[in-house]
Amino acid sequence: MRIERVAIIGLGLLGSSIGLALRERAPGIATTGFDANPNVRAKAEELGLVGVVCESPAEAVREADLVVLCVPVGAMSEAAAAIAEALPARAIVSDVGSSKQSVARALAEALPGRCVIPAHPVAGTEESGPEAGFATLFVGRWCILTPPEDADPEALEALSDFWAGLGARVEVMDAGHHDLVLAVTSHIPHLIAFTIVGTASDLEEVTRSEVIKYSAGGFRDFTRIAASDPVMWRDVFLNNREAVLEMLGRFTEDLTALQRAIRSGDGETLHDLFSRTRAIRRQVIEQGQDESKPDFGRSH
Ligand SMILES: NC(=O)c1ccc[n+]([C@@H]2O[C@H](COP(=O)([O-])OP(=O)(O)OC[C@H]3O[C@@H](n4cnc5c(N)ncnc54)[C@H](O)[C@@H]3O)[C@@H](O)[C@H]2O)c1
Ligand SMILES: O=C(O)C(=O)C[C@]1(C(=O)O)C=C[C@@H](O)C=C1
Repeated sequence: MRIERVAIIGLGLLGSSIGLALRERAPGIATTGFDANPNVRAKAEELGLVGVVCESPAEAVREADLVVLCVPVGAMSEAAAAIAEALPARAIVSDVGSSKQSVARALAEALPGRCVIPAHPVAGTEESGPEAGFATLFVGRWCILTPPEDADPEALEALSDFWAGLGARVEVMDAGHHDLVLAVTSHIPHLIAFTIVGTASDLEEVTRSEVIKYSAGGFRDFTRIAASDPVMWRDVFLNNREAVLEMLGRFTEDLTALQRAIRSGDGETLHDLFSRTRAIRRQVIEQGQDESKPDFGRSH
C-alpha cells in the first residue's frame, strides 16, 4: 500500500508541521488541507503548508490515501463525521491526538467499518496555530501508533513508514497503556506547570511584576509549559480523565511524603529522591530524548 495523497484536517502546529515536513522530505506526496477557521486557511495558503487548501473537509479528503486529523481531541468526533461521506474506501484515517482511548472510540463510532489507526507523535511545543509549525518537529521523536486489534497489517505498515519518513521513531502500543504512560510523562507535568504558575500569580504577598521579574531558572521553564494552548489541554484532561486521576493520586501521595520530610527535617529522604531523579535526567540525555526540544531543534 503506497501513500501518495495525504489530507490534513486542522492546520495548526501539528497539521502545519506535517505539511511542511512532507513538502521538504517527500515532495512526491500530494497534500490537501482543511481547517475550520477561515483565517487559518488563509494563512495556510500564504505559507504553502499544503498543496491545496480546501474550502470543506469533504473536498480535502476526496482523493486521499491517508487522512490525518490534527484537531484538538475534543473535536476529533466532529472532524471524523465531517469526512465520513467523502472518504475513499481505501483510505487510512489517523490522527495526532495527545490521548488515545477516547479518540479511538470517537473515530470508530464516526467511521464504522473504515480503516482507522490512531497515532500520537510525541513532539510539540507550547505554541499553536499555522505559523508555529516547522518541518523538523518530528525528527528523532517518537510516534506511537495504537492500532485496533483487527487493524489491516498493510495499512499499519504504511502508516509506520509514513511517520518514519517524517523522521520519527515509531512504536506500536495499546491505547490504554499509551494513556497511562503519557498521563505521567506529559499530561501531569503540564498540570503541575499550569498549577504552579497560577499559584505564583495568585499570591497576595508577591506582586505579579515580581513573579515576572524574578522568574529565573526552574520557574521560567514552567512558564513555557504553562503557556501551552488552553483548548488543547482542556480537551486532553477531559479525555484522559481516568489515567490522569490515577497518576495524580500517586503523585499527590508522593508529594505528601515529601511535605512530611521537609516538615520533620528528614534530609535523607529528600537527598535520596533528588539523587534518583538526577540519574533519570542523565538517562534521558543519554538516550537522546532531549535533542529536539524547542531550544535545540528549532530555527526560531
Ligand atoms: N501542541 C503539541 O505540543 C502537540 C503535540 C502532539 C500532539 N498534539 C495534538 O495535536 C492536535 C492538534 O494540536 P495543535 O497543537 O496542532 O493545535 P492547534 O491549536 O495549533 O491547531 C488545531 C487546529 O484545528 C482546527 N480545528 C478545530 N476543530 C476543527 C474541526 N472540527 N475541523 C477542522 N479544523 C478544526 C483549529 O482551527 C486549529 O487551527 C491535538 O489533538 C493535540 O492534542 C499536540
Ligand atoms: O515540548 C513541549 O512543549 C510539549 O509540551 C510537547 C508535548 C510533551 O508533553 O512532550 C506535549 C503534548 C504532546 O501530546 C506531545 C508533546
